[in-house]
Amino acid sequence: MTAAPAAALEARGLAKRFGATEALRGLSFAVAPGELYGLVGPDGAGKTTALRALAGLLALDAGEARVLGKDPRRGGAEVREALGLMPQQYSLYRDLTVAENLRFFSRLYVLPRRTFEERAARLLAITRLDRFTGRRADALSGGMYKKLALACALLHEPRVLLLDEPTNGVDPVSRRELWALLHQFVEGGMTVLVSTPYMDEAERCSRVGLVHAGRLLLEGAPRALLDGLEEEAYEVAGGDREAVEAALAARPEVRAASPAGSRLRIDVAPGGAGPVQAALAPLGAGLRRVTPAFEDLFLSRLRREGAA
Ligand SMILES: Nc1ncnc2c1ncn2[C@@H]1O[C@H](COP(=O)(O)OP(=O)(O)OP(=O)(O)O)[C@@H](O)[C@H]1O
Repeated sequence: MTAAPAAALEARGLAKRFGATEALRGLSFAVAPGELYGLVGPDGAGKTTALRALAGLLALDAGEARVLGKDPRRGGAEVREALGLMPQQYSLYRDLTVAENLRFFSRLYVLPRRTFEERAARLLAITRLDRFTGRRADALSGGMYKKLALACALLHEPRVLLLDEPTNGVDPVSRRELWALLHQFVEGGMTVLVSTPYMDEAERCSRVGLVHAGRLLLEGAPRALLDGLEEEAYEVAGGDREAVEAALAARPEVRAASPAGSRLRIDVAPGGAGPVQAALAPLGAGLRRVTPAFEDLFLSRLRREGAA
C-alpha cells in the first residue's frame, strides 16, 4: 500500500519562459487535501501558467508539478479522473443550451446516463441554473456562463479542482455566489486551487499565496498575514490632489500610495502618521486610519522586495 501524499497539489520550483518573458521563476507552493487555496496576483503574475502546469498542459523548463503525488503529464487516467479544470476562457458551446452543454461534457467524460442525470440535476440546483436549462449559452449573463462552466468542470466529480480567475468579469452578486459554491465543495471534501487578480478575494480562502512576476511573495492564512502587516493603512481626504501627492512623495514614512476612488490610500511606517499628518494639515488634507487590506500587504511586500 502506498501512503497518501501529504499535498493534493504541489508546485516545486516551477520555471517557464515564453521567449523573452519569464512567466514562472521558481514558483513553489503546496495545497493540502480539503484546502481552498488562493493564488492571488495581478495580471501577468504567472497564475494561468502555474495552473496549466499543474493540469499537465504545459512542459516546464524546470521544477515539478504534482497532483495527488503524481506528475500530471504522466499520471494518465488516475490524474485525469481526479482533476477538474476551469480555464479562464472555458469553451462552452455557445449555440447549445445549458442542458445540451452538460450532456456534451458528460459524453466527454463517458458518464453513464443515470449518473449524468443525477449529477446534472444536483449541479443545476446548486448553481441555480435549473430554471434556465433551455437557454443557449450565448444568452447567459457572465455569472451564469461561469456557473455553467463550473458545472461542466464538476460533472466527473473531481477530487481536486483548479479554477483560473472564475470571478473575472462577473458582477458582485454572482461573485459572492461563486465563492459560496466553492466553500460548499470544500466542505464536501474537495481540494480547490483558485486564481484571482482581486486582492479582496484573498480573504475568502483558507490559505493564500501572493504571486508576483512568477514567484511567491508571501503565503499564509489571510488573517495571520494581515495581522503581520507592519505598515498602518490610512485614507487621505481633502486638499488639492497634486499638492497632496507631492507632499506624500516627500515623506519617507509613506511607503505606498494608491488611488481609492476620489481619495488616496497610503501605507505608513509604524508610528509615522504624525509627521505625515503635519505635512498635510497646511494643505487642508487629513488622515483617517483604515483596516489594512490585502492590497496594502501586497504593496508593502513588493516594496520590501525592491520591485515597486
Ligand atoms: N503562451 C504564451 N506565449 C507568450 N507569453 C505568454 C504565454 N502565456 C503566458 N505568457 C506571458 O507570461 C506571463 C504570465 O502570464 P500568465 O497568463 O500566467 O499570468 P496571469 O497571472 O494568469 O495573468 P492574466 O490574468 O493576465 O492571464 C505574462 O507576461 C504573459 O504575457
